[in-house]
Formats: sequence, C-alpha cells, structure tokens
Amino acid sequence: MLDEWLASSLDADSVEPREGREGPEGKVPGGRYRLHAPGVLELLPDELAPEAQACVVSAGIHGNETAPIELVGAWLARLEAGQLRLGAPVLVILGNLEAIRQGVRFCTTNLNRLFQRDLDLEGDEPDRARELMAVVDAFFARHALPHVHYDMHTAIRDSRYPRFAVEPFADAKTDPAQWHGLAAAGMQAALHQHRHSWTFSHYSKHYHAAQAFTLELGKVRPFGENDLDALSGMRTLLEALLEGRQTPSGNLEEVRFFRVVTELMRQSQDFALCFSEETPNFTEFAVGTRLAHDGQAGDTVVEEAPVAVVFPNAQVELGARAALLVRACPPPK
Ligand SMILES: O=C(O)CCC(=O)N[C@@H](CCC(=O)O)C(=O)O
Ligand SMILES: [Zn+2]
Repeated sequence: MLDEWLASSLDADSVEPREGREGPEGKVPGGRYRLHAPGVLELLPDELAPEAQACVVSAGIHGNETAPIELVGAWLARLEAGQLRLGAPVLVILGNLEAIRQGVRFCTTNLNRLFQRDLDLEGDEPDRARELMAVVDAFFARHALPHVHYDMHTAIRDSRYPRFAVEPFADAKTDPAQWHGLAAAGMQAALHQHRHSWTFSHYSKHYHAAQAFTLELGKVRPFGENDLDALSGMRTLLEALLEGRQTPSGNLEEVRFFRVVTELMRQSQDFALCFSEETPNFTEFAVGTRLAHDGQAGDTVVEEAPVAVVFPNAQVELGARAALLVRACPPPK
C-alpha cells in the first residue's frame, strides 16, 4: 500500500481524505500509517523507540524538485519491505501536488512563501498552505516529543556546495546536535537566515519551536535523472529518525557556515541581475561589483566586504526575493 501512496497522491483523479475526514489506515513494520489529506501520510509506531522525535519530512513543496520525492519513495519502500522498523511518529508530506504533476516550481504562486497563520490570499496554493499548516499543527499537538522538520528541496542553479541547509530565522535555538547530524548527512554548507521568511521550515520553527531546516539536496532534475547515491547520508539520517534511533554525528569542519546579510528583492518589472543566469550558488563577488538593477530600487552594489550569491532568480514575482547575499561566518558553538 505504501509503495502506491506516492503514485496515487500524484493521480489527480484519486479521491483522498481531507483533514477532518480521516482516511484509510494500514499496517507497517512496527506500527501503522494513516492518510490525513492528499499527499499527507502519518506513520504511527506501536512503541516509541528510546530516541524517538516527532518528525515532519516534506518534499515537493516546489513541484519540479524531484530528488527529495524519489528519496522519500525509497525510504518508505525500505519500511514497507521490512528493512526498517518504525519507532517514531513521522508525518510525510508531498507539498504542491498539482505542480509536481505539471513538473513546475509552482502553478500560480510560490507555495514556500505562504506559511503564515494570518494568510488571507485565495487560490490553490494558499489553500494548500493552510491545509499543510493545519496538519503540521495537529501532528505536533498529538506528539509530546521533540519536534523536527526537514523540508527537502533542490536548487535551480549549480552550487559550489551542492547540498546545504538553510536555518530559518526564529526565536527557537538550533540544538548543536542538529549541525552534527546534518554534517553526517552530507551537508556541505549551512546558511543562517537573518529575518522571518514564511517558508515551510520557518513555520515549524517559529510556531512550534521545531528543529527545522530547508535542505537543498543537489540541483533540479526531472524524475529518473537524480543521483540518489549522492544523498546516501541523508537517507541514513531519515532512517535513523524513522526508527527512533540516535542520529549520526559528523564533523563540523566539513561544513562551511554562512549568514545572510541582505535579501535582494525584486521591486519592479524593470529588474535584472548583472551576472550570468548560470552563476553557481555561493559564487563570491568583490566590493564594487554591480549585482542587480531595479527600476525602482536602483542598483545593488557590493559594499564593505565581498558577498556570495545564493538562489539568484530574476524571474521571481514582484516583491519577492531575487537572491540572498551571504558572508562566511564561524561554525556555531
Ligand atoms: O534554487 C533556487 O533558487 C530555489 C531553491 C529553493 O526552492 N529554495 C528554497 C529556500 C527556502 C529558504 O530560504 O529556507 C525556496 O526558495 O523556497
Ligand atoms: Zn525548492
């Protein structure tokens, strides 16, 4: 049954439950599963393992980011085949189902900017954001355990560090063990956000004090063209979470840390980045370099010290982030 869940979630004609109308349940080794909403599956252990945490694992918040969806498929297949035994509650989420079907980042608006409790926008993506916020609220309320959320993505550009974590800005502090766990999972860099960003991982950290991250796991590719071997560390981390085992611990010297200094916002139609579309994430620009032109905001020029550019995208909606400007910083203590 679980092996069909991914496929049936992506079948536009399949009738799946909505929150409030609970869906089918079934057994998995060590526990059971329940479908709460389209693309939302909860795994419930019969018994909690000693290191169990309540863990949200999401993929496909952007529909063309397929590697994390394939990783989730392989992870659930190992559970169903009896190679893993459930020891912790896990909420598995496929985010933007229609965008996944169409193979696009989003259909109308970027779902990963909508995770805000007072959201008053209308449309399919705002409705999905409200649905996902409700299932996450209910999941964390059901399980009085440490809260964790890994929201898995892939990046549009190449990257000097193909696998990296984005730490959302929020009052809750990141447990140092998380950095060691992410190092063991193969993250090559980590980026501290400098302000609220209303992403899905930010939602769990800000409203639920979860240990939450956006994880960039390579580059956007179509289904079937992903290198899952490069994600073996991430697979090991997910397996430990599912079994309620202690997560592996890696060496922080293998991770480069950065902090965001500025978000470059697109403020007008007349907006352009002044460097090639192909520029990889974390490419550094010297003081005095003109990075962007905006008809309203004017030019953005590097000041004081070099900056590196992450997530450059001139095609974003008006008022949205067109790039993060970041600088290296020491590893967290
Ligand atoms: O490569 C890109 O430009 C975007 C990749 C992506 O979807 N990244 C996330 C990061 C979210 C965060 O800042 O935590 C996004 O833009 O939503
Ligand atoms: Zn994404």
